[in-house]
Amino acid sequence: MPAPLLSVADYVAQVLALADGHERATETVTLDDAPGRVLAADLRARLAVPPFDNSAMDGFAVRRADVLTARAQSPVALEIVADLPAGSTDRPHVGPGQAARIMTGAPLPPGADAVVPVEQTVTGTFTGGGDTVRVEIVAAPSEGAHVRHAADDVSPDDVVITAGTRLTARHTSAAASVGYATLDVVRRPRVHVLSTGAELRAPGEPLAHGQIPDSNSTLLAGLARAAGAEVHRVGAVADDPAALRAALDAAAHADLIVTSGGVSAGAHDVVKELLSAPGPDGAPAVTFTKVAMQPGKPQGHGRVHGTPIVTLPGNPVSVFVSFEVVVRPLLRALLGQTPHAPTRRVAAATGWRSPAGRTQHVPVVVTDDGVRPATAGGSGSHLVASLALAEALAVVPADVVEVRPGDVLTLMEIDR
Ligand SMILES: Nc1nc2c(c(=O)[nH]1)N[C@H]1C(S)=C(S)[C@@H](COP(=O)(O)OP(=O)(O)OC[C@H]3O[C@@H](n4cnc5c(N)ncnc54)[C@H](O)[C@@H]3O)O[C@H]1N2
Ligand code: MOO
Repeated sequence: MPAPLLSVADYVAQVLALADGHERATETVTLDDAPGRVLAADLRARLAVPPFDNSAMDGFAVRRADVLTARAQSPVALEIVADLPAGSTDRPHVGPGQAARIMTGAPLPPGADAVVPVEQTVTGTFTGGGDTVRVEIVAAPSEGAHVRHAADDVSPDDVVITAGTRLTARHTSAAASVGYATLDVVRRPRVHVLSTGAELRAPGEPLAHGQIPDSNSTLLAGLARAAGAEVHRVGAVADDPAALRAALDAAAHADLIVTSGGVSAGAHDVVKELLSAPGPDGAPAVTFTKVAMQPGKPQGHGRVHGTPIVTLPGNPVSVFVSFEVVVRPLLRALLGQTPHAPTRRVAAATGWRSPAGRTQHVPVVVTDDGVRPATAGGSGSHLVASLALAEALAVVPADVVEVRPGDVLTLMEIDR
């Protein structure tokens, strides 16, 4: 009897243990360079937002009590004592019977407690004695009308962005608004990506019969880079233990090595052959495991010269699924993020079959009526070109052998 397959959750937990003891270095970057990076520590506001009470409208700052009776038929006239554009540093006092002309974003002057939009006023035709200019208010403002209060949004010392957040332009603008010009982010983990297989040629190279382009190292490098890593794509290494050993030795300073190919039962499965050999302490450097998932059953993980390594199966769709299910959580952990990105639930728009006892991860397209497999041949793990059509991965639990239209599945986002 073959050994039972290890559950996906148990295997991912084993791989995540490779992040234990990882020392996360940080670096400081400008706000312009921060999108895509991961925030190293909770960011606390240095400034309130807004920093001061200010006007939400172009109009007049008034004392509400003065204009409670204001109507179109019975306007209330006020003396204009100041003109406050946005950016004004003046603090004129608005007394009884007075108003200040105010623009959106300008500080509310002391004494005023409401703003009347310019549309509810009449000006320009009422000049009193001397230079005094008056405004007629034709509608009574509600309490605090059009006043944006200091710290409406955040107060100084509030946590604005939590550690582990993958920064976007929304985060960097929030950071700017609370007083920051730079941010401390987690140093990108250095990831070495290599493919194994005698059949592989670099993309674009001419192919003899039996040869194929190395698409996996491009896939893994792109995924790891987009996930926040600094990637060195080694490319394809021949099915030769000495060549593989040399490539692994060169990756000794990396934070993570990811390989594809050579981990199943073949006669030339060089990764498995080289790395199942016991290390100096007698324990195998890398553990090879059959995981209850489809695709991506044969997996390996461990350390080489102390550097974490994850060895993925060679089939391209298996590589993609394995990255999302196994490598992404590890990279997230190395970056100080929660290992698992949020998922959502979605209905299947069509039916398909799933193998008994293996969790299926199906590349899907998302339509208005639910998800359907993206690749024409369903879950075929060699369908690399149509993998480009995928928009998400649908997860079919191990005990389900048939998905029916309308069944609700977990959906893992991709391209994050
Ligand atoms: N007797 C058995 N055979 C296989 C088993 C098994 O359990 N018993 N498992 C199958 C499964 S499932 C998978 S997945 C593959 C994994 O095989 P390997 O990890 O050893 O990968 P390779 O044999 O090197 O390649 C598999 C397949 O993928 C193509 N490939 C490999 N590298 C690349 C690359 N960089 N770019 C594009 N395509 C690549 C390769 O040409 C093969 O077609 O094993 C099954 N067999
Ligand atoms: O497990 Mo393999 O990855 O099904 O194709």
